[in-house]
Amino acid sequence: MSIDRIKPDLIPFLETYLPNTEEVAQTNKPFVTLTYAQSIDARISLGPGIRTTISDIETKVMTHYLRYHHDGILIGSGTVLADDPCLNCKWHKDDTDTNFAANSPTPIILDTHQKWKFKDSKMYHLFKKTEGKSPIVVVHNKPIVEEQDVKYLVIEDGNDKKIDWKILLQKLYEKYNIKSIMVEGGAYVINDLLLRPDIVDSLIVTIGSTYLGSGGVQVSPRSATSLTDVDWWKGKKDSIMAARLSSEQI
Ligand SMILES: NC(=O)C1=CN([C@@H]2O[C@H](COP(=O)(O)OP(=O)(O)OC[C@H]3O[C@@H](n4cnc5c(N)ncnc54)[C@H](O)[C@@H]3O)[C@@H](O)[C@H]2O)C=CC1
Ligand SMILES: Nc1nc(O)c(N)c(N[C@@H]2O[C@H](COP(=O)(O)O)[C@@H](O)[C@H]2O)n1
Repeated sequence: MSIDRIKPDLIPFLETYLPNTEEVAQTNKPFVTLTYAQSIDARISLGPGIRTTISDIETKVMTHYLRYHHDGILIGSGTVLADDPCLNCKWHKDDTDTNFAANSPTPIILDTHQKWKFKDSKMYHLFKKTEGKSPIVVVHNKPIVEEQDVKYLVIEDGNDKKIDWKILLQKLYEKYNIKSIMVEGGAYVINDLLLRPDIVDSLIVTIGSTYLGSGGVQVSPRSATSLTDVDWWKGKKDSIMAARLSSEQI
């Protein structure tokens, strides 16, 4: 169940980008880390609906280390349907730290049109084995039939049918005490949040040493945006960029 040790130099590298509890206490808003793995040609999968491994083991361990440090892990419906992800945390501090469910973030699924089923998903089986938590599913309307163990967070749609990030974060904080969230994708969610320095506190991107080609799902926001506090870590195959979104226009 557990995963490799993290490369020791990644720990100080990530330190200032991890959730900042003082900031959370001051702002009363969850700390948001936007994180994903992309190819050199800025693709996050080989094509829509295709689960694609980009991260090498060194950087995959880093993702689990990040999961350990967040209360919630959020993905869009495109990702949950394509990947059937586990979203649990397999990293642990030492041999005594083996409560994998407690160490795992709560999965938060943006599934406003209720297309995904928890039952029989990988997340479900991990929850049953006490190796992961059960999800919060964000919907526009209360489902007629509710799945067992799923918490539904009903948020009415805004003018453009999208959920307002600020309202969503506030509700997750107030209702479920979620003080830090890592957003893992997919492209729709990432492209939207890359333009939201008011929402995103840290950006952590793994760049894998691969090209996925022009048919791949691309990460590229609607308009130009710049970064600040940029730092790089270089591994055996992948690199990691840690940064913050700048509120200044290019
Ligand atoms: N390499 C990586 O790190 C990652 C890769 N992926 C890949 O990305 C692909 C999926 O990406 P997408 O199709 O873009 O899906 P997505 O996961 O971004 O989901 C998009 C859907 O989520 C919902 N949604 C998102 N934001 C919303 C909002 N503000 N209000 C209401 N609903 C909202 C909508 O239903 C929307 O159609 C898959 O191929 C997956 O394998 C996904 C995550 C990480
Ligand atoms: N860090 C990272 N590297 C990759 O190569 C990836 N494809 C992803 N994808 C994200 O991780 C989720 C899968 O998680 P599990 O391993 O099943 O727990 C997937 O849904 C994407 O959000 N991430």
